[in-house]
Amino acid sequence: MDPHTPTGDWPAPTAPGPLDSTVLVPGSKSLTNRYAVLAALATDASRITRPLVSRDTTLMIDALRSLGTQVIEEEVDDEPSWLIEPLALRGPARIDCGLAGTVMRFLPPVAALADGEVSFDGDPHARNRPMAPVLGALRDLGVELRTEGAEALPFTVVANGSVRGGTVLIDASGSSQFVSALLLAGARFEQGITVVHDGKPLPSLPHIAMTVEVLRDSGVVVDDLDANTWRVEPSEVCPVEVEVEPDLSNAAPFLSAALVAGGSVRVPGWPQFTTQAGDAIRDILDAMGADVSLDRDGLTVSGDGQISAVDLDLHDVGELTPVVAALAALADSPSQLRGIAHLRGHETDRLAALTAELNGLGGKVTETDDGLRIDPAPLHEGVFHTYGDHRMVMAAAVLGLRVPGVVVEDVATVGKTLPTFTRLWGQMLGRRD
Ligand SMILES: O=C(O)C1=C[C@@H](OP(=O)(O)O)[C@@H](O)[C@H](O)C1
Ligand SMILES: C=C(OP(=O)(O)O)C(=O)O
Repeated sequence: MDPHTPTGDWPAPTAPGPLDSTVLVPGSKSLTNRYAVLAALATDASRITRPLVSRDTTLMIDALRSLGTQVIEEEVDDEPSWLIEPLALRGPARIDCGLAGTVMRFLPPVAALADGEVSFDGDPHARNRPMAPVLGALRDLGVELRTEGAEALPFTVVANGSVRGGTVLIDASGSSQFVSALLLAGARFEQGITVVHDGKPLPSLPHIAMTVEVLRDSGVVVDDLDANTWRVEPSEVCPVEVEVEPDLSNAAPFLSAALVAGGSVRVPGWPQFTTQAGDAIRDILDAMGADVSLDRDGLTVSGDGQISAVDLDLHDVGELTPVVAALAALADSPSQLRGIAHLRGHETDRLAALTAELNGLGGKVTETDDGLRIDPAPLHEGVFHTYGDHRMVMAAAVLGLRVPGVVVEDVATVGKTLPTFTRLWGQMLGRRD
């Protein structure tokens, strides 16, 4: 945990006036945890520069260590840098997934390659997050698993050092991570893996594109030409030397601040090309009235305090929902956010949580089958509960810029992906504390 992160309740600061700030956003969670997994499966040591250091990524490297991987955490030029040395994967091991979807979904197929028993558990709410498609697929591939009844955490992978591989049919409409998980480890299965999705449309497709991209960067052959089918050929996984892009979803609350407070916020290092789903924040903020410009120096968002309502399908970018919902609550007319039923299985039921907390501040939010309808209403002070969800903290901070007296309960929960959030937020607002 960042030594500057407050614990307990945090009074969200109001904006002092128009902003003129530059925010250095730490590395992407999704990229960091994919690189870490592939580094553990590779033939030699990998170097990951500017990884995200947060609860989710620490849980990931701790889990890989418990499976036998060596991870050396260093600082190079004041930036974090990891040297990951793959060693034989072995049990017995106990893996704490916390509330991290990437740990609970990506690691069971990796554990299946270990020799010995590997047990998985996490935070109390993690037991409610969907897991069945990954566990069912592993069973179909001949992996022995022990559950406590439900196809969910806690469970144990009884691994014997190899996985046959082959074709699996899954319903991944609940989370793209089910597909990513099987693809990430698939090259190390004897027959590789073919994953076929059958069900309602898959959410978060950019995250699967990211998985395919990092696999190809590691020399793995992936065929993704047919919709809903992915083929990973069996092969070695090559080590990589990579620098992690800033986390574009974590950049969203800072960029949104320019729209709420007026003025400009810049995020240096914004990639020109990326598979990060959070890149969609550029178009979203543009649609909400911001001026958005991307150049070699990074992304700049400028606003004048006016926020336009939107009707958006966020199926691909569910991660952005809490912050976009906060903006919509401050907009000039009703907004509709669609395509995000799967957010009910995220860190918390995000549709219920956003409805309850925005309405608790006087908002007029209605939960729909697949999203939220947000009518503007005058907001007032109050406690914003966060349900262990980092993005609820970020949403509350955005509201607090305009609404005096928003108190964010359990602010440290933001450490899931951004332990430095309150410090960066204060710096953005020109505060010295
Ligand atoms: O693979 C990943 O890194 C992620 C995939 C998405 O999950 P879902 O498909 O469950 O929405 C996203 O919301 C999550 O934050 C990270
Ligand atoms: C859904 C998210 O996380 P996870 O990787 O735990 O699914 C998120 O970060 O918004």
